[in-house]
Amino acid sequence: MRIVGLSGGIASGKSTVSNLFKAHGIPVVDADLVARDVLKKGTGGWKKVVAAFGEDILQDSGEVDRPKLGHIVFSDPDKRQLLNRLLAPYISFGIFWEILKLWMKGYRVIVLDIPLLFEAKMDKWTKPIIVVWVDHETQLQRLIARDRTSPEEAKNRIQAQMPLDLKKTKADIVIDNTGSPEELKEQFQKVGKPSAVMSADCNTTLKLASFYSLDNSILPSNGSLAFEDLVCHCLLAEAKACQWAMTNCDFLSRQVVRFIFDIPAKMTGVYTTTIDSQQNKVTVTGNVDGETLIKKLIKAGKHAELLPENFERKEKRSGKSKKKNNQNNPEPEGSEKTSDDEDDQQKISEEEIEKPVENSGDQITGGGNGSKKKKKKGKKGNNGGGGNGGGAPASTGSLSHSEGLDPPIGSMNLGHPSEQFYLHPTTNYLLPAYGLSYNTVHPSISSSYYAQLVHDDAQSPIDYLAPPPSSPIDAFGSDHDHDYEDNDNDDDDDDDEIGCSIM
Ligand SMILES: CC(C)(COP(=O)(O)OP(=O)(O)OC[C@H]1O[C@@H](n2cnc3c(N)ncnc32)[C@H](O)[C@@H]1O)[C@@H](O)C(=O)NCCC(=O)NCCS
Ligand SMILES: Nc1ncnc2c1ncn2[C@@H]1O[C@H](COP(=O)(O)OP(=O)(O)OP(=O)(O)O)[C@@H](O)[C@H]1O
Repeated sequence: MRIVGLSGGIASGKSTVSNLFKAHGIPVVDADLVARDVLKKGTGGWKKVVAAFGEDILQDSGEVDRPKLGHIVFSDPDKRQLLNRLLAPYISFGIFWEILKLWMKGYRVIVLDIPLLFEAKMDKWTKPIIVVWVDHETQLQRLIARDRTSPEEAKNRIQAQMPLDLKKTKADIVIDNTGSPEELKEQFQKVGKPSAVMSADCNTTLKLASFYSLDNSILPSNGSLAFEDLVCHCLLAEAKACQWAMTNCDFLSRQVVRFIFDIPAKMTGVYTTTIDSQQNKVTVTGNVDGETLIKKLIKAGKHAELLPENFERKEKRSGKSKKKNNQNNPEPEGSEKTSDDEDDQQKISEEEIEKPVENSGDQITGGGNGSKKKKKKGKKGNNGGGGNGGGAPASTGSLSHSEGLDPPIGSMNLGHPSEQFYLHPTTNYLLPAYGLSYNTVHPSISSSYYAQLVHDDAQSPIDYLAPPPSSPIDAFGSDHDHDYEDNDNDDDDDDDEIGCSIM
């Protein structure tokens, strides 16, 4: 996957170039639109901003009076920093979400149109970086004309951004938009066509790509993912991404980990995944067809099996549990695998592979099915409710790396081919607050990452991230605002001048 960065200054012509990309069939994620979404009435971003700026910035309808807020923040750097800080995590989340959606639709080249690409340090995600440049006077005139604003207001807006001349030096491709629209199109023909964009130096192609393409082999080429394909993809990607994140513990890795696992998992019905690095295992609970998923995992070279329905995590972690649970749980955690175990599991795996797949929408939740790996054939529960039963629809399920026993990311070793996946049928639908995810799985993070947005007791980078900003995340049914009751007053972060960054 390639994400092309499209940036420039205010009114330099980014949207105009975006339209040309769209006309060539390349989808565009527009950060300004995302930023608008996250400020819509009732959203988490809206609440934060109203709390910070007061109800004076609202129209009668309750929507933010954008020109009014704009006037405030573009004439006062401190207030702009505050606004940036409040909205940044929501915007970042929204951008990732839009990218993910496009990726899931099968797009492999996406343009990210974002005015604050460099300011927000998002440039490292994108390649090539296209900067739409105009000379200052042209920029000013076009801005005044388009926004019917005063020269002073226009200048304030321009000055709120990194100088366009500096952005130009950071670009891989510069589009000079000082001329006519026709001249712009001519330039676009040279640099903006898919072939040109793709052939640009890709040594530093977005790291995201390496995640998303991790297991493309299991994905159908038409981009439409089967339910279990996606879950399977999540699991496989998770292990690899965690491993990758060990050595590349930066913003992107954590974001990707989150996006790969949280969003698709929510959509697919995986409610929890727990990583046990010592055992080299990933345990999954959720509303998925365990048998089908296991087949896919095995096909992808992973050991996988269903745990019994009376499986107890505590027992599982006890060294004694092996004997105790032996009947029901042929591969208890808490003990080293022997080669016999491996053989046994392999045998089972082969059996699983041979089994016909039925009813991919079945669930293993509710204790109804998938409880005993050798007896479960033909015993799959029928959820009878569109595959969702049990009070938690697949689309509203929540992924949680929830257990406190999970190790820090630095000790993970999940990319090994011998990693195992356990599916654990559960009757407990976990619908944790969004920010609970990865609390203990990925705890290491430097304080430079939006420290002001962290819960006092935060242990995880996820705590730095925004709650879902708007639909479609809202469709998952949670009010996430409380996840981010934050220290917004901690204004001492050094990323203040960043619009979209959570870096
Ligand atoms: C202040 C707001 C309400 C003014 O809204 P308004 O409708 O008048 O402007 P709009 O959102 O269309 O932005 C127009 C242009 O202003 C520039 N701009 C917007 N926000 C910022 C900012 N915080 N810093 C510098 N430039 C900005 C961008 O070039 C953008 O394309 C709005 O810009 C906003 O919410 N800004 C903060 C969110 C943000 O950083 N957006 C940029 C996208 S990452
Ligand atoms: N080559 C051009 N000649 C004349 N006008 C242009 C040209 N390119 C863009 N414009 C006009 O300049 C204005 C700014 O362009 P555009 O909206 O594409 O900028 P932008 O970079 O997307 O702005 P923003 O940062 O505010 O989103 C628009 O009114 C647009 O129609």
